[in-house]
Parts: sequence; C-alpha cells; structure tokens
Amino acid sequence: MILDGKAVSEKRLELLKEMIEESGLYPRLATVIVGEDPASQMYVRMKHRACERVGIGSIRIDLPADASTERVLEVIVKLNNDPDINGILVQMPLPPGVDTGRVINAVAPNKDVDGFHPCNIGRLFSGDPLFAPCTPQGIMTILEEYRIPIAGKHAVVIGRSIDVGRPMAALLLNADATVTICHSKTGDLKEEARRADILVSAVGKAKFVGPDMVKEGAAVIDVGINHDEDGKLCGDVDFEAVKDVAGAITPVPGGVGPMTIATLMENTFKAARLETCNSITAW
Ligand SMILES: Nc1nc2c(c(=O)[nH]1)N[C@@H](CN(C=O)c1ccc(C(=O)N[C@@H](CCC(=O)O)C(=O)O)cc1)CN2
Repeated sequence: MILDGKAVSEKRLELLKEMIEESGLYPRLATVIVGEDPASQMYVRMKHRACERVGIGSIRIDLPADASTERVLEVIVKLNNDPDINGILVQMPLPPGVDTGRVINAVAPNKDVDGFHPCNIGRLFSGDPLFAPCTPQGIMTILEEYRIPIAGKHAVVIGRSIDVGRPMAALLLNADATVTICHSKTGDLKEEARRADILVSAVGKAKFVGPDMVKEGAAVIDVGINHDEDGKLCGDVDFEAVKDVAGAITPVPGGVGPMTIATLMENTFKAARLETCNSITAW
C-alpha cells in the first residue's frame, strides 16, 4: 500500500479551512528566511500558499545571507512581542554565520509552531506535547489516517536529529510503540532495521534503505530529501526495490513532505486558539 501523504495533506487542509472559518479566528504566521537557498525559498513559498488556502494570514521577513545572529534575534524578539502574530517559523537550515541554537531558543515557546524550542521538545518527551515538530507530527497523522497500528509495535527510527529523529521517537513512544533510535555509530543497523514494524528513515542518503533492511509487511516512512544521479528528487528508501517487501510505504515526492506543511498550518491554528483561550499561562 502506498501511503499518499499528498492526499492526506489535502484532506487535512480542507478540514482545517472549515475549522478556521467556524472558529471566527484569523490566525497569523510569520516566516523568517535568511539567505537565498532555492529549496528554502520554495518551501517558504509553499507555506505562504497553504496559509492563503486555509485562511491564515501570513507575513514573510527576508534577511540577507550575511545577516548576523543579532539581527535575526532582533527580528524574532519583535515578532514575539507582536500581538498580531500567533506563530513564528524560521526556515532551516540557517546560513553558517547564524547561531541556530540561539535563534531557536529566542522564539517564544507559545509561538513556536515548528516545535523546535527546548520547552516544546521537553514537553514532547515528557508525554505532554504542545507543539511537536511538523515533519514527525505529520508522519503520525499519516499513520493514523491509514490506521497503521502503533501501540505495542516495534518502531525503528534511523537518524537522531533534533528536528526529526528524536521527536519522531518521542511521538512513537507516546503512542506506546517500543522504539529504537539508530544512528551512524549503531553496530548492526541492518539487523536493527529488519526488526521494525514501523521503519522511519531520516538519514539524507539516496537508496540508503534497501529491501534487505525491511521486514516483510513493515510500514516504511521515508523522510529523506535527496537527488538521484539524474538530479531527480528521491528519498532515503530505494522505493522500487522496497515497495514489494513493505506492507505500506511513503513515496518521495508525495509522502512526508506535504504533511510537514499541513501540520504547520494545524500548529498555527492551535497557537491562535491557545492565545484566545489564554490556556498558555501554564507556561
Ligand atoms: N523551519 C523549518 N525548516 C525546515 C523544515 C521544517 O519543518 N521547519 N523542514 C524541511 C523543509 N520543508 C519545510 O520547511 C519541506 C520539505 C519538503 C516539502 C515538500 O512538500 N516536498 C515535496 C516535494 C517538493 C519538490 O518538488 O521539491 C514532496 O515531498 O512531495 C515541504 C516542506 C527543512 N527545513
């Protein structure tokens, strides 16, 4: 079975549009992009288009590639204090001259719709998430939509990044999976992967996951954004070789990517709702 992330994202965006209309709220997202990286520029454009589609207002702040960390922080502090802004997204990766950690820590946790702030990561790991990072949360939505069982299953996450691998593991754990995180120093990665009922690959290497790493019938989730030898977009999984072994598999494109954006929209609506009902004082 192909897990069609594009179709799920379309469905979720339509539902969200109705929910926003019914709420009478007008959520607002600010994006901050530093530099001219073409892929980042495209993702930010996609995010603003999605905002327009569902009824979220958005502003975009462009900074030059040579912007200092202090300049980026200045922009974030202003957005934190702007009562008209519910969500703040700083497009990643930042140029090497900008201190990513300081930037992430500067975003107000209640506006952190990317879920990268340590407070949000901490809440996620404590089993009480507020904003979970969009890519792993989007994957949970795909699994839920296709009714892939998680509780009691063995999930293996390949990759331990703070934006995907670690939060993915926390979300799966919160859903009662038994979770293994694998990384570059894992002894026998193939053997670990082969034990997975749910295998998530967030490595960033084309064709990293082959059929010999997949248990018959497993759900295989591909987070990779790579290009093959012909320059064509592809994931970490050798899709053609794995699809007949896996019970379910996400394609690239059309799998996890669109869910990242749909989840960002959902998180932004959540931020607006939380502000309205003032429940955020729990911070
Ligand atoms: N601040 C953030 N930065 C980044 C995030 C993030 O969640 N927050 N994730 C990625 C990039 N990303 C969103 O920012 C993203 C990547 C891919 C897609 C997507 O829909 N891809 C399409 C293919 C598009 C194409 O033609 O290349 C697909 O997979 O079908 C959306 C968002 C890193 N940075």
